[in-house]
Amino acid sequence: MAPHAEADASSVNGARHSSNHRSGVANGSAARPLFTVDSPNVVYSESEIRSKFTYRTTTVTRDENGMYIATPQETVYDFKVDRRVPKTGVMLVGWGGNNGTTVTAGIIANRRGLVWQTRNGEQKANYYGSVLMGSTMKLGTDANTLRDVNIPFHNVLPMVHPNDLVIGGWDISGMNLADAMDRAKVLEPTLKDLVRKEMAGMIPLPSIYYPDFIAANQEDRADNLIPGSKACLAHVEQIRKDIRDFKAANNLDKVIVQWTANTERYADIIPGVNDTADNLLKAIENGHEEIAPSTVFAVACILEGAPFINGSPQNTFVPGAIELAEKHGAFIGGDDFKSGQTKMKSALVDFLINAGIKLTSIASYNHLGNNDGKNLSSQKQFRSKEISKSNVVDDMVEANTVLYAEGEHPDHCVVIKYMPAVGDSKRALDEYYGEIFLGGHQTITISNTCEDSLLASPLIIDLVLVTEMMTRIQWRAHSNDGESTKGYQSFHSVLSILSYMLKAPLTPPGTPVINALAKQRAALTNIFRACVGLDPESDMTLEHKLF
Ligand SMILES: NC(=O)c1ccc[n+]([C@@H]2O[C@H](COP(=O)([O-])OP(=O)(O)OC[C@H]3O[C@@H](n4cnc5c(N)ncnc54)[C@H](O)[C@@H]3O)[C@@H](O)[C@H]2O)c1
Ligand SMILES: O=P([O-])([O-])O[C@@H]1[C@@H](O)[C@H](O)[C@@H](O)[C@H](O)[C@@H]1O
Repeated sequence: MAPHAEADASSVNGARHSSNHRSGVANGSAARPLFTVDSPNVVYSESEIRSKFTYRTTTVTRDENGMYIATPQETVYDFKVDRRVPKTGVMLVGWGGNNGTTVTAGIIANRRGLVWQTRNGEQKANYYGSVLMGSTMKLGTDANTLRDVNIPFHNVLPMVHPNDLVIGGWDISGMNLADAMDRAKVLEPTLKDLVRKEMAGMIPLPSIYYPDFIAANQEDRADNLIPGSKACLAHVEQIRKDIRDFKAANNLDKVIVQWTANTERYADIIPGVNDTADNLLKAIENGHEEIAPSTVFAVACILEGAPFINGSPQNTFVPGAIELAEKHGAFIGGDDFKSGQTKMKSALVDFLINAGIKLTSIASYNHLGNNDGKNLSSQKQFRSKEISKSNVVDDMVEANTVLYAEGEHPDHCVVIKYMPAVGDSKRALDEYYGEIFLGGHQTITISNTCEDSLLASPLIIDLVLVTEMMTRIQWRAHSNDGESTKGYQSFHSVLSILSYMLKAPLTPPGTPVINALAKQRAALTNIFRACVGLDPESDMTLEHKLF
């Protein structure tokens, strides 16, 4: 048996951690950077990185003959990044679920550098599937060899290390995390045995439960409840208190909250109830039955100043919630982790359509046997998921007016079936059918099988790390005379930068939704590059073409 580090942690609701594999940069210190930018536009201090970045775009107008006029534009921004990495906690709503237990076990395993036996031999803990911890970005070109120099994505800015995250949360099921991990049936027994002791001490906080919003088949789990079966201010205040208590008990600088609880049915948008911030708060005070638990959590987090991310497909962020977040300058993001079938779709459809192939039919079928699948076997909850899984191709289709007339789009169906026998090992079967040259057709069939929770857990980590990083980035614009227009401010409350990890990206009101996976990754990459004064990665590689 390979040696493994014994946990020296004492477990509380949000475990304190052993130091074996912590990055050692939490508690406000700055990590020793992997690189520095040598530029007059970038200034480093002990606590900040300040950069001046010229943002170049092209505005388009049409002349009297209908011809496009393309005019290059330049806007100069100042970015300010706080280099001090805070001690950060993450509170998961639905902590006792498949995703919650899996991501918790995964962080413990990485922090302690665990190695366990599988039928294929030794397995070491890793963060595969995380774009921040498992992928790289091009920093630049080697001055001598002209070859790409790539760095771990996580190193582009002083981010929190997932090993340092303190984890807690709520669940309507009171099962401790070790037993809930067994219930989830995701992880190898040898790994579970190594983390069992630490997870057995983790007990989800009681949560709010409004039966009408999730499938009736979830009722047998609901034994860990805050009293009350519809929205009320007491629920908001209890959740706010829970966040404050968790932060104080673990001596945290910051808490990020994520919804990884069951998919809820859509809430009706009702004028006078949830259409404005004031109406939403009044509706909660009046106990309106159309206010979902996830919206109550969102409101509590906004009022408490804790960023809130929705990993499920329901319309948590009703217009009143978005307005409330904007009023309070609070960060929100969502919706619905983009883990497998849809992630593949947002890359493949982008590739096919941009290759000039006219997709005419996309059939997406999947079945799974975990509790998520059980909840989605109820029509109203499935409808929430069907919406988030169906809209992912819209922007790519609309962008190609050569292949598609206005309003024309491929046939697209989404089917999800609950098959208990397969558990968390989701089966996704897709058929992409399209027209090619001279009336030909192409049929692409994909079979994709994997543990759903092992795909979603790294996304939960990426969402926490990017969201936390965004709380330490501020910007201001320069006017044409070069003077800064006003003081530094944060990005818009709706964090559309998170879209790479999400099926139905929430964007600031009135702004377009980008689903193409490559564009989403480029946005994340290039915004972070701009924060250290580096231009967007263009892949032009003129240095390899002009000589
Ligand atoms: N690959 C993936 O696993 C994936 C991908 C995209 C989206 N999602 C979404 O993530 C969510 C979680 O997925 P999962 O597989 O962990 O599901 P799960 O059913 O195993 O876990 C959900 C947990 O939420 C709890 N819960 C339900 N209502 C609650 C409430 N009001 N407050 C607190 N806890 C509550 C349940 O008791 C359960 O423990 C689902 O909505 C799912 O659709 C999952
Ligand atoms: O992200 P993705 O693989 O396209 O979508 C998945 C669905 O296929 C699955 O049925 C559902 O249970 C998961 O929550 C997830 O949403």
